[in-house]
Order: sequence, then structure tokens, then C-alpha cells
Amino acid sequence: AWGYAPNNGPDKWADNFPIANGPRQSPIDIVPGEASYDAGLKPLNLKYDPSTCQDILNNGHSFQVTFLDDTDNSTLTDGPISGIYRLKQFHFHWGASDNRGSEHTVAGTKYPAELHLVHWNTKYPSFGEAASKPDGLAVVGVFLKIGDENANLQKLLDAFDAIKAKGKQTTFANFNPATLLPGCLDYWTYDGSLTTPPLLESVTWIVCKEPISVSSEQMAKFRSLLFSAEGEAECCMVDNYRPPQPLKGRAVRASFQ
Ligand SMILES: C[C@]12CCc3c(ccc4cc(OS(N)(=O)=O)ccc34)[C@H]1CC[C@@H]2OS(N)(=O)=O
Ligand SMILES: [Zn+2]
Repeated sequence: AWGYAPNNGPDKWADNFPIANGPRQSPIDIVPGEASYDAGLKPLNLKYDPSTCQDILNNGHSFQVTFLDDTDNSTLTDGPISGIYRLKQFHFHWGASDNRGSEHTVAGTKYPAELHLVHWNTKYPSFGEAASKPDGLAVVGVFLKIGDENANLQKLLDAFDAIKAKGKQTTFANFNPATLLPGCLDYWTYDGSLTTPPLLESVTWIVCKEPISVSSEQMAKFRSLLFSAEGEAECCMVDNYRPPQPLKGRAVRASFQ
């Protein structure tokens, strides 16, 4: 099965998922000087209801917080998209050390981690259906930068002892993902893909310019999770990021000047 090790990592994914070499793969290196300001881009409208928060899970590739998505209580509208996209889950990617870990990079700069808030287009009947459509998903990416301890992030980290190994999950209620957003919601946007197999080219990427803070001690806590299941040889969950992929002529637009 795919992973992030030398024998099953990003350089091997094309063996089973040939779309890995497709025309709209993610992540990418965002070069601010080459992004074009688009005055037609609207501000992001993110409305999240903490009561839709369900559980937190170690899926063997990252940890994710999953939301009830049978109502329009937690949605993304406006920004570069049309229609209503529902929040399904959020998860992170991070490094073995503070000098790497993000998937998108900014003029080659890597951040220690990156948050992805995954939303699906309600013009389709379900998340899984939407994931195979070119306008099916919208993922908001937020960079994490080493600085002050992040009290909102700490609520997630406090649940880690219950989800240390692959496959573990626990209930996780009343968390408001809006508390993980930066103060300024300026963003870059481009057409891309899932950054893990099945690498489906169904994502409108919305990457926030402003990072949120995470302390170095909190980053160490991320690295205490395991790729491995209980009873298997322990393998620390680190470097679960795909490196930037070729832009192949795509436009990157900026919501700000
Ligand atoms: C669950 C699914 C397979 C994996 C997957 C999905 C959606 C969004 C995803 C975001 C990811 O992360 S990222 N970095 O934002 O791209 C990573 C994987 C994702 C759907 C696509 C088909 C499966 O759906 S299904 N079983 O058919 O209902
Ligand atoms: Zn992701």
C-alpha cells in the first residue's frame, strides 16, 4: 500500500496511480511574483458549526477530524468557487523537523506543517461522488509557522494519546475549525488534485497567505503519532507530505494585491 517511505512514497505513486503525472497535480510551489491578482475573486466565506464535529482519527497517513455533512451547517461559499461546499474533514501534513513538512511551498519556502480543510460541492450527492468531479472539492490550506503555542491546536493534540496508532479513533465534539484560521484570509487559488492517492484532479485549492502559529513543542507532539498499527513495529508519523509538482501551464491567482 502507498505511504511516504522510500519504497512506497511519492516517487512510487505513479506505479499504481498514473494520474500522479497528470496535468493538474498538487501541491505546487507558489511564486507570489508570478501569481496574478484577480479583482473578481470574492473573500472566503467560511461558516462552521462546532456541533457538526464528530471524531478524530489516525488513518495511517495523517490524523483527521471528521464532520457531519448531511446539512449545510459547516460550509465554504464565495472565494473562487460558486455554489455551496460542505466541510467533510480537516487534517495536517508535517515534517520530521521544523524545516520541512508543508506540501505547498512559497517561493521555495517550506513551513513545518500545513492544515487542509476539505469541502465537497453539494451539487453532487456525496463526498465520494464529488471527489471524482473536476469541481467536486475545495480544500483550504493554512501554513503553520513556529512561534507562540497555539491554544486551539492544543485541543487537538490533547486527544493524541487516544489515536496514537493507525486505525484508532475517538469521539471529538464541539470543536470549531474557524479557530484554526489566520486573521487575514487573503489567498492564492489554482486548480489541482488530492495530494495523496487516489490523487484525483478534483480540487480547487485555496491557500491562505498568512500562517497560523505552532510551538516547537507542539510540533514534537505531532511527531508522536504513528504510521503503524498497534502490534506492528512502531513507525513515527513524520514527513507525510508530497513535494511540489509541475505547474504545467496552470494560472495561480491571488485574491490580494
Ligand atoms: C475518501 C476518498 C479517498 C481519499 C480522499 C477522498 C477525498 C478527499 C481526500 C483528501 C485528501 O487529502 S488532501 N491532502 O486534501 O488531498 C486525501 C484523500 C482524500 C475520497 C475520494 C474517494 C474516496 O471517497 S469514497 N471512499 O469513495 O467515498
Ligand atoms: Zn492534505
